[in-house]
Amino acid sequence: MFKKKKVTDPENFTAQENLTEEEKVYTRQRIEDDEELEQEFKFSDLKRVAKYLMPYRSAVLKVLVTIMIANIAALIGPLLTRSAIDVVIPAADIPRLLLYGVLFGITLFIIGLCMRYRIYAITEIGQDTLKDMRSDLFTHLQTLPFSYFDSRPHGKILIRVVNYINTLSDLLSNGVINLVSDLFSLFFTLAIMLMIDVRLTLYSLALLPVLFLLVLWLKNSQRRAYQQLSNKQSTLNAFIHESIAGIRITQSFAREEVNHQIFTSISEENRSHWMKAVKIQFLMWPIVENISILTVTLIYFVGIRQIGVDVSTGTLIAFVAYVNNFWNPIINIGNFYNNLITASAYLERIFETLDEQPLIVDAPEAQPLPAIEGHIEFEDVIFRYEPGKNILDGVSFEMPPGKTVALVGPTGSGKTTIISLLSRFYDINEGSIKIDGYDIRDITMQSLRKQMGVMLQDTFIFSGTIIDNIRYGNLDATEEEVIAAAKTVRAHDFIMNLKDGYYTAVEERGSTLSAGQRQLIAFARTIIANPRILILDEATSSIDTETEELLQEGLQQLLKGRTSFIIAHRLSTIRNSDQIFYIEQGRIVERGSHQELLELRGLYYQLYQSQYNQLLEQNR
Ligand SMILES: Nc1ncnc2c1ncn2[C@@H]1O[C@H](COP(=O)(O)OP(=O)(O)OP(=O)(O)O)[C@@H](O)[C@H]1O
Repeated sequence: MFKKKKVTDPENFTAQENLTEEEKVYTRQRIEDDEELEQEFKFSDLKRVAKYLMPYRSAVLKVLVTIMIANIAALIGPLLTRSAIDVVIPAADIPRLLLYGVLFGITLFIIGLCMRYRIYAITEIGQDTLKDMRSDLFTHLQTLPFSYFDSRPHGKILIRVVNYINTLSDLLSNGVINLVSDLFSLFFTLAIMLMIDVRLTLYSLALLPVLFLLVLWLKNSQRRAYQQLSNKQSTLNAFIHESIAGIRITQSFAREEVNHQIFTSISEENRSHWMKAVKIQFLMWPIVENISILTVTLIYFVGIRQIGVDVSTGTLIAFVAYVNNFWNPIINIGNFYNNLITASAYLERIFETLDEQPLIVDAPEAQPLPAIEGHIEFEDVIFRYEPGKNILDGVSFEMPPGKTVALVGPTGSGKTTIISLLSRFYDINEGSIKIDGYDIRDITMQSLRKQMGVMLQDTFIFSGTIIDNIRYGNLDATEEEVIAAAKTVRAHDFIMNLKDGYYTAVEERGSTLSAGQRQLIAFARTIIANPRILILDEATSSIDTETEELLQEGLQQLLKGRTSFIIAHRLSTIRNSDQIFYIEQGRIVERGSHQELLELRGLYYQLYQSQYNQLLEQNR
C-alpha cells in the first residue's frame, strides 16, 4: 500500500496503517486528505464489470456476430488483391478484374454497415451498463450509516457516483466488446498469414515480445499516475461542493479571495497530475505504432529480397495488408489495456464504495415491529461515536406511551445523540433500547422508522414543490390531507401567499423560504406521517414568538397521544412536557416535571432563571 499522503498539518495526521479496524471505520477524512491507494490491479474488478454486461448478453452476442462478419469481409480484400496482381492483371482478364472490383466494393459496404450497427449497439450497451452500475451505487449509498457520511467530505462521495462512473463509459462501451472482436480478428488474420507464408508470419511476430515488455514496464507508473489523479480530482470536487454548500458563510466572512487561492492551488495540482498521467498514457500509442511500422518495414525488407525466389508481388502486398490487419487489433488491445489501467484506478473506488458494509443492518431474524403504543425504555445505554470517548455514559429512563419528555442541557451534552439512537441511526455500544418491550436491534429498521416522526435541527427541503415536500412524510396523502396537515401546524396561510400556493417550486435546502417557513413545512411533513413516536430537535428555534404561539396550538394537537421527545432551548416549549431530563456530559443528572425541577433548585432551575431573566431583559 502506498503511504497515505497528507497535505496539511502533519502532527494531526494519523497513519492509517497504525489504526485498529474499529478506529479505521471512524477515521475522518478531510478535503485535502488523499484516499488510500491499493497498489495491485485486481482482475476480480474486471470480472465484476463483466457481470454488469450479463443482462445484455444477447445484445453483446449480436454485436460480436456483426463484428465477425466485418472481420471476415475485411480478410477477403487482400486475397482479391493478391489474385488480381499475380493472376488476373498479367492475364489481362478484364471481366474478372471488374468482378473483383465489385466484390471488393461489396466487402467495403458490408464492413461499413457492420461498423455503423456496432457503434450504435455498443454505445447503447455501455450506457445501459453504466446506468445499472450507477443505480447500484446510489442504492447502496442510501443504506450506508451516518458514520460513513460523517467521516468524509460529501464531494468525495459525489464524484464516485457521477464522474468516476462516467470514466468507465469507454471501457464498457468499446473496450470489453472490442476486446473479444479483436481477439477473433487477431486469430483469423494469424491463421491466414500462416497459410500464405510461415516465414513472413514469423518475421511479423518478431517485435511482439518487445511490445509486451514495454507495456509491462509502463503499467505500474500509469496506474499509479491515474490513482493520484483520481485523488486530486476527488479533492477538487470536495472543495467545490463544500464551497457551494457554504457560500453564505464564505460571503459573510468575505473569504472569497482565500477560497480562490485554495481553489487555484488544488486546481493546479489537478492539472499537473493530469498532464503527468496523460504523458504516460500517450507513450503507449507511439510505441505500438512504431513497432507496427518497423514490422512492415521488416516484411518489405525480407519480402522484396525474396520476390521472384519464393514470394510473389501479390503475396507480398497481400501480406503487408494482413500485417496491418494483424497490428490493428494489437493496437486496439493495447489501447484497451491502457484504458483498463486508467479505469482500474476509478473502478477500485467504485467497488470500494459498493463493498462498504452498512454498519447497521437488520438482524437475521429481525421481525417487523407491530403497531406500537410508544412505550420507551433506555437501560444503561453507553454510546460513543469514536473509540475512547463515551458520549452517552449510562443513560436509563422509561417513558410511558403518549407522554412528552423534554431534553435540556448544555450544548454538546448528548441530547441529539439520545434521539438519534432511538431511530437506530447508530448502534449503541452497551445497554439496550426497547420500544414496547422490543429491543430495537431485534426489529427491522424500516418498521421502526416508519412509526417515528423525526424533525431534526437542520430542516431539509428537497427540490420540488411545497406539496411534494409535505408528502415526503406519506407519499399516498391526498391533496386535502396535505392541506389539513398544513392547517394544523399553521403553515397553510403562508403557503397560500406564495406564488403558486402548494405547487410553488422550492429549491434544494429551501433557500427561497425563511427558516421558520421551512420548519412549518417540516411540521406538516411530520404530522402527515402520523407517527406514534415524535422527535422534535430544536424544532421551534427559528420561529418567531408570534408564529410559535400559532404553532403551539398545532403542536399540542400533534403531540396528543404520541410519545414525544422535544429538544428545545425555549422554556415555553418545554414547560408543558410531562417530564424534563437535564442532560450533562452524557448523563441524565436531573429529571422531573417543570415544577419538581424548579423546587429542586438545581441545574434546571439555574437554566430557567437565566432564560427567564433574559426574557425580562428583552421585554424591558
Ligand atoms: N457524528 C458525530 N461524530 C462524532 N462526534 C459527534 C457526532 N455528533 C455529535 N458528536 C459529539 O457528541 C457530543 C454530543 O453531541 P449532541 O449533538 O448529542 O449534543 P447536543 O446536546 O444535542 O448539543 P446541541 O444542544 O448543541 O445540539 C458532542 O461532543 C459532539 O461533538
